[in-house]
Amino acid sequence: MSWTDADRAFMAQAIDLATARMGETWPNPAVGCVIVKDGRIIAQAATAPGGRPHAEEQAVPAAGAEIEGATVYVTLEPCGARSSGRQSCAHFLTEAGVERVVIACLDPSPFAAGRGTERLRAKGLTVETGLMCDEGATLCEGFLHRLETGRPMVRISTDGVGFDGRFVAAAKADLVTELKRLGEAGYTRLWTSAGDLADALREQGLLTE
Ligand SMILES: Nc1c(N[C@@H]2O[C@H](COP(=O)(O)O)[C@@H](O)[C@H]2O)[nH]c(=O)[nH]c1=O
Repeated sequence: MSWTDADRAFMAQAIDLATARMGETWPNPAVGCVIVKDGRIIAQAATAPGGRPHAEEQAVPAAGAEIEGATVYVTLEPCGARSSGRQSCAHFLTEAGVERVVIACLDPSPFAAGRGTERLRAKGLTVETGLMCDEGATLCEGFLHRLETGRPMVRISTDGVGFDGRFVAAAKADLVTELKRLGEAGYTRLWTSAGDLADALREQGLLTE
């Protein structure tokens, strides 16, 4: 797939929108959506705090009638079904008359996992996947880790940018219990500085490197 600098800039904007929502959207991943018509952004949104409404669910109505024939940049595959009984994001995009959807990475959740892209293609939309895939995957890796383990992911960072928050714990704390507590509070991706705490996490297999 050959993407233009403009494609990259619009996807970078979608990634920035989602990054700003990190830590606020459990039980859903933070997703960014930018809608472009004739080279201009006509609407944009990120997953709402608490995980709903989804990014596309907000951006599509905000774009209004201008959305006909537009290109949508989204950091995660639009959902093809909902756990909540609402309409899927793939439905909103096809109903609105969107022409092209550019996706950073696919969503392995049972509500998407190819169902989102299939629904879009079945209605004749052009679907392109993989633009800024690494950045898109970083946005949802903590969400997937939390689903699999019940605990937030912890990585070493120097500045904490793009993380839900900083992991701090007393020297004698039970780290698994602390992480489970933070997972229940909705955290998915935490950072810690290199040092004693990071070493203790690593020894217990709780640090992702
Ligand atoms: N947050 C988010 C998505 N999140 C995905 O949608 C799935 C179903 O969501 P729900 O019915 O709300 O539980 C959920 O499992 C998650 O993988 N999808 C999107 O198209 N856009 C969004 O902004």
